[in-house]
Amino acid sequence: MTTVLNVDAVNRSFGDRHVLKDVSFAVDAGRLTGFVGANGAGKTTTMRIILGVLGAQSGEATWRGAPITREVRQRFGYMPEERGLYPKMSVAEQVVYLGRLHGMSAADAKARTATLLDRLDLGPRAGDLVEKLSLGNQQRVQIAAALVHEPELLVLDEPFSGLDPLAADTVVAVLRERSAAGAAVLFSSHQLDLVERLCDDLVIIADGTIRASGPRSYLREQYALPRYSIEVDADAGWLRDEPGVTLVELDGPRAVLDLTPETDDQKILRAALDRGPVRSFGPVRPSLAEIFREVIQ
Ligand SMILES: Nc1ncnc2c1ncn2[C@@H]1O[C@H](COP(=O)(O)OP(=O)(O)OP(=O)(O)O)[C@@H](O)[C@H]1O
Repeated sequence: MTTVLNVDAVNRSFGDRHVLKDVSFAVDAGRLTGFVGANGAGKTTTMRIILGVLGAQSGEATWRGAPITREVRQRFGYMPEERGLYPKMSVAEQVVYLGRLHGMSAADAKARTATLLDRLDLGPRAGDLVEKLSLGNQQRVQIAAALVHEPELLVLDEPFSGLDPLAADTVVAVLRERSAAGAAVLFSSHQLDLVERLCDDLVIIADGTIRASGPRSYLREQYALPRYSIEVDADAGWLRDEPGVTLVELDGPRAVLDLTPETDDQKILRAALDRGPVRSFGPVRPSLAEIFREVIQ
């Protein structure tokens, strides 16, 4: 894994509100990084600092170990929280124009715009004025605008808000293609189920402080509860009396249980088998929503 973007001990205040407190995390090339946190946690402020729209009071964001200059930023794609399209331009003109602003030739910008609009199911709307589009379609145009110049870093502020599930799936596929091509993708989202499905890495922020970051699989292991689910044929109520077991849920033959660290899961499985067939037994992997609740406490 190659880290390309580093956010390093960034602090930012607005008046006497200290909204980013020593924020540090890394974003790797070829991976999708989900940036999650409650409203007002500091996601947009962090993204603005990465893009140079806002300054940090101390600390900095760096790209491949060097300061982020205007030239470097030309190779970034940004979808800001406040969507900024020109309502009186056609969809294709708008995307081509933004490609040109990022230094593309007219021919390249046109070709890439046509491909992207098709990919985002906007091909038939290419000639329509942006203002005539539904909000969901405008959102897709905004995503095309951030992607047109094939950026090395994509920073997307809530790219899925306002998209229906099918449109969200299309955008997910497009982002995966970009990351498979080697781009680093950082996106914020409130939709934890979507982040869970999509991202390789996670950064969790609360009250301006990074609470956890790293590969999703690593965080899952780190925050894994000693929790198991079991399904047997008869009533599983006997588990209540097993030493080292706390029953979390019991529904006839199905149960969810926590084990103390010293309790051997295989001992519980054997005890169950002594009583009859066991249909399933295994650890319960925490969902992102559960990890999120645990780390922001
Ligand atoms: N220009 C500003 N002036 C004053 N306060 C600001 C400014 N920009 C952001 N803030 C404050 O900084 C804090 C962090 O805001 P930010 O928009 O970064 O959070 P966020 O995690 O993106 O939230 P959301 O999910 O609601 O978009 C909030 O308390 C916000 O009110």
